[in-house]
Amino acid sequence: MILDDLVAATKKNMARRQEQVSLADLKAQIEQAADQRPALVLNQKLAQAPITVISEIKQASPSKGQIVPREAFDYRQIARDYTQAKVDMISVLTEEEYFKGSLDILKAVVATTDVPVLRKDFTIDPYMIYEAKAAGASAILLIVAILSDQQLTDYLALAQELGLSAIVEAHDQDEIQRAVQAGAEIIGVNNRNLKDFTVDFGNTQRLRENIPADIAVISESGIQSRSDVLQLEQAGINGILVGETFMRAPDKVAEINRLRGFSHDQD
Ligand SMILES: O=C(O)c1ccccc1NCC(=O)[C@H](O)[C@H](O)COP(=O)(O)O
Repeated sequence: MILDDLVAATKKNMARRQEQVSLADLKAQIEQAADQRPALVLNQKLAQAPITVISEIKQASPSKGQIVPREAFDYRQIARDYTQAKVDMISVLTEEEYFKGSLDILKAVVATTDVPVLRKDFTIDPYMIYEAKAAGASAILLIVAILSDQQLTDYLALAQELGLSAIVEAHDQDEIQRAVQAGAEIIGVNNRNLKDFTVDFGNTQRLRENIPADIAVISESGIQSRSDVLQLEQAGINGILVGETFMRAPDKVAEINRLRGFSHDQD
């Protein structure tokens, strides 16, 4: 299964980074950081209407292969476009092998924009949460399917301590229950089945009904049209995370506005 491969690749690459930068070094970087961004910023944005938009920067994925040619993957320009479109958060894939991301890309995006940044990765160790904070991220992803209950609880506590919002990603009812029990305040429901890559767009809608109303829900993957967004809004979704649709759009600002239902670019 792809998640097993992703976790194995993540372990290997994290071990390499740990040899280069110790946990003590990361903690020192966090203490000395001049650019302190607001804490738990995604929690605050999700509490406000209208729907929160998280725009993703990724050049490749396991399901789609190379989405943008390497030479055309200008992540700084994409960050500027997303900033111009006034998105609420920018998601940066940092997984190295399958998504061809990196922490350096995330750091460059943080340096390019004031928009808060989500480190999108397969978090398997507290080290990666400290790395995210040291790199200037404002949020992290915790995937229920690859973590034990104890890890979920501990990593949520660490994220909170560091002022990082945490999106806890679940795909079915059992994983939703585990996320709720661990104390998740934001649940990301992935419409993409990570076993066979099929996208069932109704997944978030069905699962939303069983998630307590005070927990914000973000619908992830496969969102392409204004009517998709309207359907999700009607189902009580608080946010959307969109990657491929924006990455493939020649005019990203117009595409984001189209999904939001704005007929013209907003100033
Ligand atoms: O996208 C994949 O192929 C994938 C495979 C295995 C694990 C995660 C995967 N995607 C990560 C994501 O969650 C998406 O990048 C994100 O939800 C945006 O999806 P999309 O709008 O469909 O690009």
